[in-house]
Amino acid sequence: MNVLQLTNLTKKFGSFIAVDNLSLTIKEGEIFGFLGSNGAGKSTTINMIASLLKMTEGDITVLGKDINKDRKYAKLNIGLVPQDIAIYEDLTAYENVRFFAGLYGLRGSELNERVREALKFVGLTDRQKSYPKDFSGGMKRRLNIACAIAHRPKLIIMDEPTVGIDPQSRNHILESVKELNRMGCTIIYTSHYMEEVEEVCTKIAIMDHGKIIAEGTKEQLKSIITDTKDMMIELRSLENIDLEQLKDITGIRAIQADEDTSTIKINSELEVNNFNNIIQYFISNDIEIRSLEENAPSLETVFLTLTGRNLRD
Ligand SMILES: Nc1ncnc2c1ncn2[C@@H]1O[C@H](COP(=O)(O)OP(=O)(O)OP(=O)(O)O)[C@@H](O)[C@H]1O
Repeated sequence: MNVLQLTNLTKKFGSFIAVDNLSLTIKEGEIFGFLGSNGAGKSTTINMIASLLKMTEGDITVLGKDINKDRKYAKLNIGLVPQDIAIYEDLTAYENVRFFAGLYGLRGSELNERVREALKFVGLTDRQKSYPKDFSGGMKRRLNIACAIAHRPKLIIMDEPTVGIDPQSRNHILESVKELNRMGCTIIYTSHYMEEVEEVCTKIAIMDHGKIIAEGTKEQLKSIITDTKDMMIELRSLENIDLEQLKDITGIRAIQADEDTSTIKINSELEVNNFNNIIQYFISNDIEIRSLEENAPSLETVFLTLTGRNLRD
């Protein structure tokens, strides 16, 4: 069954096209990742799906129903975890979840039960009487998730839920995504953290300039890149390296140098000569190589090859 269908969806802000004629189908049981750099149009798309933003053109159907014809049905079946945390500081954790779940028509003992269930799910049962002002960023995020899932929506949309939080909460959230999926929810997950998308998503759409430029499982996306390899080169020091000069070597598509360590990642076309030239550059510039490793292409490489840019420039 199709949980979500976008057909020729477009959003214009004045003359600027933020979402450009986008079509997409999300099937029941998928964890669907939207991957794109800042400004790609992810949040705009999500906000239209959640009826927070009016579309300029196109159609959106949720579980087979056009959202413009039955907005209430779509709302009941969607749980949105927005990018900016939306909780009330002067309500306790319990009261926050109760408030949001109440907006979906839940009442009485059923409401209280769902609130307890949602708080337990995000690991905040012990803190249900506390106010969010005493919470860490990660705990606020988890509370935000509880507010979005208490009405048991079939489609849960999480917009960059791990930005700016501690690693423990991040792991908790990633595990929650998988658990919600096991419980039967379909999930849309947006991020510009490649590793997260690789870890949790069963299908991925790469967005750029309001369009989907590639879509598939991570294996399918990686198979797009058949003529490129990633090389990790560890050097004794990065001091003498002129990155601009290095970039000019034939076959090099991109170089990422990490300031803290002496490792550089080179994305190069798959030709023996290219490798030889890169090594030759280091030897002739008296730069000592500590180790050299060839990696299978990552989603980062896929993104770079398709867009010409790093995901997090
Ligand atoms: N209300 C608005 N008015 C004008 N332009 C907007 C508005 N909202 C978004 N945009 C523009 O639309 C584009 C897409 O923004 P959007 O927030 O959807 O991107 P995103 O992929 O979610 O990026 P981010 O990761 O930064 O949230 C951006 O260029 C943004 O500046």
